[in-house]
Amino acid sequence: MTETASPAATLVLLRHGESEWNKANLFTGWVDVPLSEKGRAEAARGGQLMAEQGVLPDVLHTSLLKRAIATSELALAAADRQWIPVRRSWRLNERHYGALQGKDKAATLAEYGEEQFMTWRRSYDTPPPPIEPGSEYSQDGDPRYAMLPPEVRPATECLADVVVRMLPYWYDAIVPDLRSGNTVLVAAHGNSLRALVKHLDGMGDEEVVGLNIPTGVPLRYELDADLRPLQKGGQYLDPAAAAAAIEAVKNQGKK
Ligand SMILES: O=C(O)[C@@H](CO)OP(=O)(O)O
Repeated sequence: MTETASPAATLVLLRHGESEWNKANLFTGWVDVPLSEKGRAEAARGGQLMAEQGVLPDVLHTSLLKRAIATSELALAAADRQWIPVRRSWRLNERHYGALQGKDKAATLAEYGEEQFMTWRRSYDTPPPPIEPGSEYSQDGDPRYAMLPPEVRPATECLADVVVRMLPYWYDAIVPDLRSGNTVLVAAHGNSLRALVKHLDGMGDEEVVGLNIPTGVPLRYELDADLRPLQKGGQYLDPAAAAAAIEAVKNQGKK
């Protein structure tokens, strides 16, 4: 397929802007932390980019976490698209970071060393240790997950687990919107979007280890009739900002 083929659908992926815990360099996962001031500005800038480049979403899908929800609201406000329909799902949540949730990334790197630290952060199939039920940063009793049977409620996840729990939502909720010819905005998280990009781009388990998604820069995928990307990797609406933010994500922990 060449770049000149005409797209059948447009998908826009948006990782939330910087959160308070991104700023503080803490592992976050399912902990529901707000955006930082910088993150709010990134989200609005993302919406401006969409408006300037005529990438106007018809429908929105978000996770259940307020950093993604607030990002989508700020971006859509900047693009004057607050009125579009929205659906939310836990299946778009960030990867559950298990016992690392709430821990300082630099301190974790210093305590466990680079290899273990990067295995927990980026290996495809090694999850961090599970979170202790009832511990400070577990989501026990959180009403937004009350409908989930215990066997699907994660206590930790590796990226392979995220692919498995994210894909049913892709096929059942997002694909029908794309098939209807909509421009679809997905506002989610670093690792849930890594799972989606892996699927879209047909990346191998090794290849995805090196993939990092920047905060707040919309990533547009033009898809063909089979919902395959016309261009592998899609196109960031601000490539220079994306490149700088990707470096920042890569180097987290190494102060
Ligand atoms: O802490 C997290 O939940 C994620 C995203 O911020 O971090 P990482 O990039 O280390 O997987």
